[in-house]
Amino acid sequence: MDSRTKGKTVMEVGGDGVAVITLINPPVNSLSFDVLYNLKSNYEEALSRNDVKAIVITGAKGKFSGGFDISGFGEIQKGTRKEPKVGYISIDIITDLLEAARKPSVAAIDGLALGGGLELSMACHARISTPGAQLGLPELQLGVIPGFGGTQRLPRLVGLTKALEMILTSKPVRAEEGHSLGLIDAVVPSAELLTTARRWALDIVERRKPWISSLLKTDKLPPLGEAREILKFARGQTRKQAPNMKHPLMCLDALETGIVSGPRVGLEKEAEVGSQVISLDTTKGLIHVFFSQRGTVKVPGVTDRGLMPRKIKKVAIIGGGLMGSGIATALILSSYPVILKEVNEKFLEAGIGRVKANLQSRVRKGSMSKEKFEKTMSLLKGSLDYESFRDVDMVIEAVIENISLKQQIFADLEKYCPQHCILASNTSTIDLNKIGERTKSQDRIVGAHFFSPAHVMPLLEIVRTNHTSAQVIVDLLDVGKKIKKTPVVVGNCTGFAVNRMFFPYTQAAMFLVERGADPYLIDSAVSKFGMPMGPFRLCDLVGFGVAIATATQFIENFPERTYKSMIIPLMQEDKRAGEATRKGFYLYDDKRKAKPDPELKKYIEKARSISGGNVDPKLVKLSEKEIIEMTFFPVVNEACRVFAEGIAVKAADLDIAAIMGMGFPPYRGGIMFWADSIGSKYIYSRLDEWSKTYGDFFKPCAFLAERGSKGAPLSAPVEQARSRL
Ligand SMILES: CCC[C@H](O)CC(=O)SCCNC(=O)CCNC(=O)[C@H](O)C(C)(C)COP(=O)([O-])OP(=O)([O-])OC[C@H]1O[C@@H](n2cnc3c(N)ncnc32)[C@H](O)[C@@H]1OP(=O)([O-])[O-]
Repeated sequence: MDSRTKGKTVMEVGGDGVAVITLINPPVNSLSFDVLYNLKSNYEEALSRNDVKAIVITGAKGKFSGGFDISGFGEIQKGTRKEPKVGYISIDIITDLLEAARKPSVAAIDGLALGGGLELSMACHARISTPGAQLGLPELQLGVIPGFGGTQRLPRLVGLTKALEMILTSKPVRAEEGHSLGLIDAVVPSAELLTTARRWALDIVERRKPWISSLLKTDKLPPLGEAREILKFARGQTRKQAPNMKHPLMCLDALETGIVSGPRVGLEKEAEVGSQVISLDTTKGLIHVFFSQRGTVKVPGVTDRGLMPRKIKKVAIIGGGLMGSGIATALILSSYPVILKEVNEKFLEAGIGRVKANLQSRVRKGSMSKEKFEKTMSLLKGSLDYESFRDVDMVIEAVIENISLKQQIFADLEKYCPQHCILASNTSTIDLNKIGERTKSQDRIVGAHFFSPAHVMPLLEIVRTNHTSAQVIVDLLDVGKKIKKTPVVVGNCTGFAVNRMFFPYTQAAMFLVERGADPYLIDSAVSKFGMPMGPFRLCDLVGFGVAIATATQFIENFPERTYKSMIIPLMQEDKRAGEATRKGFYLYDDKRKAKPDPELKKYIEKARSISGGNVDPKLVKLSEKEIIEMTFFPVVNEACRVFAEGIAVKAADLDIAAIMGMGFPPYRGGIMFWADSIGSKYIYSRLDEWSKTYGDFFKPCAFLAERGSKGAPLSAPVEQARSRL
């Protein structure tokens, strides 16, 4: 294979007259342009050869195909590759050459058939799969649409409602379900896959099996009126669930065109829309996220040293509160035996009860069987002392944020745990060097910062100090993968990456409110921007106790740029501490529904009189755009500091940290990607202007000032940014 080409296909013609074409492009046999053009040549040859009666398409090494090569979209977006003529692949190759051929094709699907992979198989005249195969059209998740005929063939094979569900949720189905839906013709063991597919293809030639072109099927489609109603409903739901994205609606347009005007016109519409979506900003953001998420496990100087993860056989957790019990849940769900330690029977019982409740909620929702529940719970043992810690491979401390308590715990751990044991802390803000100050085990001390609820939230912030060994990080990355988290490795500082980047977010919101902005308008603008909730609703959810503890850390460590507002402490004095007390920035009913509270004004006015700030008429009338800028540009500013200090190795890691830790909208590509889409010059100029009017809280950092003054991208590595200047 030429080093510049990406993948290929190979064709072997058997004595039975079946040409087997194998897709080869490791690791997932993605359909690069090279693979697709090779496939075309193989088809042309197979169709012209007299010794070929039928064709089987399969994928190398147990995987059919993970779909179109996603990096191809990036090349088109950057202009480094010219997009082929609209419809060339989906119509000229897949439909007119393959599906309309005089010789039948059968797809032999092992492992994955996703996106373009499934679409290619749907153009074949039958599909045989192994039991473990996953079949899906996850394109919308990437900001694109099924563009190799999926919008036309899937509804014709599985019915409109099921096709919409599969496309709109991006969720794959397993082989058995695919079989019962009519997507798969037969499910056979791996060892029989190719022989069955060959036989099936010959049976089609000999008319012992039907020769079906999916595109021409109509039996699964509902009558036109009903189809229109179903699509109308789907549009309504999509508008509600993804208000800031255009591509799902554009995908529905392609689907509807095919149903109303026939599949050929549908294919043309799909090709047109498919080409348009590539240049949407939201698509650029989602594709960036796809690769960035996979890039977080590549840590220079750590994962490139050939270290193998050690086996973690048993884990201990200290503290059975909300975090500790959530972490225990995540671990036992991935089959790790766990010891949960608490200080007394009552707390221990409560901690185990929380884990139980977490699992029971799965049983109630039907996603866990009773047997699995019992088996999973049996992995959890309670303890009141350290005796059972003698054979653990990892401890995760998850007690309250109190430095001296943590220091005592780590000193005890050093005494009781084996020499190789990883000593991790789930602290969200405290400097790990301080936590390990009273030990000689600095090389095995690491941060394992989970986000609440730990068994649900996808991010694991792995915090390394200057002393943490590369082996310990490799081990923790492996645990992260096993418990299905996206790990981001960051350096040690107050608040690490996520909390540090986002501490100005709430503070900016408090500042604006003290100067006259409406808190409910701020929350509404931020939600419309795409965050799961606004800063005030978030404070209520987290609880004011935690909010004050976190703010204290920042006030102590970054006094020059911390905006100190008294709104939360004043409410706390009145026993309003957020959602748990049913009163915070909002009032909460029995169903935890939030309602604005007119009394809030009182606290804001009092806080204003303490800070001595005045109502600013400009800030009273902020537009939604200005609200977003004034709350998020300070976040960008802090993200720049985190990047410049080397707390994050890559800007893309901060993007993933912001998305998975704070719910920053993925279709905006993450905090640094979003900032670069706006431009460093503009962000710098806004912050600079606000800092002159409103003070140092908004002052752009040196890194932002340097890049902003030249309009250089914030996400570029330092050398690259310099070289562009
Ligand atoms: C016009 C076009 C129309 C068409 O309808 C559009 C499409 O098909 S859109 C596509 C629709 N398809 C999808 O949306 C499927 C997207 N892919 C996935 O969901 C998962 O990767 C998969 C489930 C396949 C494997 O999960 P896993 O086992 O946990 O493994 P992993 O996730 O860690 O990935 C391993 C490596 O493979 C790489 N890579 C993977 N797929 C692609 C690709 N298509 N391309 C390129 N690369 C891809 C991935 O980057 C990683 O590389 P690296 O350098 O090692 O970091």
